[in-house]
Amino acid sequence: MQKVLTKKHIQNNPFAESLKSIPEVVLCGISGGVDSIVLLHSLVEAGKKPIVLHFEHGWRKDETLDSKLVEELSKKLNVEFIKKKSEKSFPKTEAGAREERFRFFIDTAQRKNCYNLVLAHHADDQVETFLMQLLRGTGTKGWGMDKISSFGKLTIYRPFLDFWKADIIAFAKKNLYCWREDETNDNALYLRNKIRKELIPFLENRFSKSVKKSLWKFCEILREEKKWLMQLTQEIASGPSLRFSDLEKAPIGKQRLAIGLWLKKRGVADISFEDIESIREMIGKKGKKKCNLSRNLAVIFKNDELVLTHQ
Ligand SMILES: Nc1ncnc2c1ncn2[C@@H]1O[C@H](COP(=O)(O)OP(=O)(O)OP(=O)(O)O)[C@@H](O)[C@H]1O
Repeated sequence: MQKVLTKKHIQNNPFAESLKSIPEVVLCGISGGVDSIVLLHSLVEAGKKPIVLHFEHGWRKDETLDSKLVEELSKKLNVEFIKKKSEKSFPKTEAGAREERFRFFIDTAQRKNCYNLVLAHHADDQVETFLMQLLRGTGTKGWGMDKISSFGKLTIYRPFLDFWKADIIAFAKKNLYCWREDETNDNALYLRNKIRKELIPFLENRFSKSVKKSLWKFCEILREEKKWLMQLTQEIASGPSLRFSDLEKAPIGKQRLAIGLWLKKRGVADISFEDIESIREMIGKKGKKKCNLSRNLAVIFKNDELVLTHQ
């Protein structure tokens, strides 16, 4: 039985403070897991008007139970509920699932003309994501999620980033909230689960019980320093074009960041290190005017400017 909320309840909600900067009307991604269920209750308690978005990925048999739970809770809390089922047969990777989910978020944002989205990522997610990116060899992109970030026209809020999952669960239990456990969270085939179930416990047992805290602190420091690095990068990558002569003078790190930023602004996200290096190679070889990238893309240098084109 879901608990009925009272106004005075928010005073005992440890997450209340973190919700203050969130706009009144906001889209929220609610999977039915404990984190997003606590987020939804907390948003309503804080007087916000969340529009609940739930995406059914179609990769678990019991997924309809998740959407039922989220739909019923939305009804009980008197908030709008919007659901979409995946049209693809089986996105088996976490990245594929996220991509589909975000397409739904963006479509709904356009339809509702509401470009604020709140997600329930927490401190454990931050640490796990950081370790995942570290193992994959990503650069600044892996330096931690921001509490507020943009994705196209969307502004994404992550008010739980400073809270540990254990505290979120304790709060949910204390308040008798209902949520769903995602059985794929135990599947050791997924890198994130291996990190959560094997790598982190190993590090805690062999090195220090406070390893998660240290990693969280590391992310906190890095993501602020990244903002400063991106500011420096904007010096050459903020205009409509990226100039060969500016790139030539910049240190290697700034060249890489500027090229990545320039491509991102043109809708090419997650460009590989190898592609960036192919573009950089042209800086050294003055005669080379074109390089082919993955995804059938190409970059040419034309009148001192970088131009993105197709192969
Ligand atoms: N199927 C979904 N529909 C809507 N939003 C989702 C869905 N899955 C995840 N989200 C949102 O994205 C955030 C991060 O996703 P992640 O996969 O880490 O969450 P989860 O562990 O599946 O669920 P939860 O965070 O609710 O326990 C979630 O906290 C939630 O806000």
